[in-house]
Amino acid sequence: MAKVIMKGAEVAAAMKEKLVREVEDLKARGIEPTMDIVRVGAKPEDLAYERGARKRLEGIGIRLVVTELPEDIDQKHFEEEFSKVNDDPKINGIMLFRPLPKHLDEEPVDRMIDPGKDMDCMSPVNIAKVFSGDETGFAPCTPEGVMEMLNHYGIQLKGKRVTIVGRSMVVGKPLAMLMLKKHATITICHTRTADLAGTCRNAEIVVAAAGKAGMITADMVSEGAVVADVGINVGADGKMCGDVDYENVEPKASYISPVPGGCGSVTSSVLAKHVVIAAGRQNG
Ligand SMILES: Nc1nc(=O)c2c([nH]1)NC[C@@H]1CN(c3ccc(C(=O)N[C@@H](CCC(=O)O)C(=O)O)cc3)C=[N+]21
Repeated sequence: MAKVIMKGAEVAAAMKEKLVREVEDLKARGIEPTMDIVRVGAKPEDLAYERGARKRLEGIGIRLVVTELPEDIDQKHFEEEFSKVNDDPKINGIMLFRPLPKHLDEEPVDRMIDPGKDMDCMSPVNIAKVFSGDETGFAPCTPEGVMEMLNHYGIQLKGKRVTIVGRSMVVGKPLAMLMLKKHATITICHTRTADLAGTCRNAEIVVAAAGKAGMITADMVSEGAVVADVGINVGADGKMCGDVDYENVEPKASYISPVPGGCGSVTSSVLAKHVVIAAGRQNG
């Protein structure tokens, strides 16, 4: 049995307590923290996140606006609509669901977004800040959620060997930078890694962020390791599962996060935290 099952709900509850107070303070100053989700089309994973985000944000007292755009919107109109949200002084934070439909180019809006409203690190300004260790930049919510999770359970990173499986710009790469800032020693694995199993076994902390169901098996995890599963895979049956073969890895781990109910569910709490910070700064 793992010593501790790391539960997203526990982390979210702790974060909520602090955020509710901060929102009350903002409201007392006449500020209503407001978040705008820009969604193109209606993909199931976007809707899942939107539902979770609405519940979390509204539970904390943050207003959520959803700008829903048609799946077949052209580039010009997409940029115009995005620009309107970006320029609206009532909107403190923006998140664009990604990836966009194939016919749309994300780059122009990545450059356009006000870095101070960029809640999920799409602006090159925020990416540069995260990679240079400047904490005034908004990191992507998912990797920051992993940091909140480990911090909540008292898992120290200083001097630890961490193996991250996955090198995406939404999770693996920025997470490596956040952990490096906390003085961990990071190895990033990917599809061309020669000895994936050995590299994972060598780690005291394993983070699974590859997007492949069940790929982290028990033989890849050393006895007593901390295992954080960031995978969100939806099976043919519609059930969600992570990247970790949970049933077999769990007995070997000291701490492990399940899917659902683990790291993914902290993502919307980090989003709320970013909106509160943004609203405060914009009314500074
Ligand atoms: N710019 C951008 N950033 C994202 O982070 C992003 C995105 N676009 N596009 C869509 C995907 C999907 N995604 C989810 C995150 C959490 C849950 C979530 O809350 N999962 C719960 C289960 C669902 C629930 O019970 O609410 C859990 O892990 O326990 C779901 C889906 C983020 N995404």
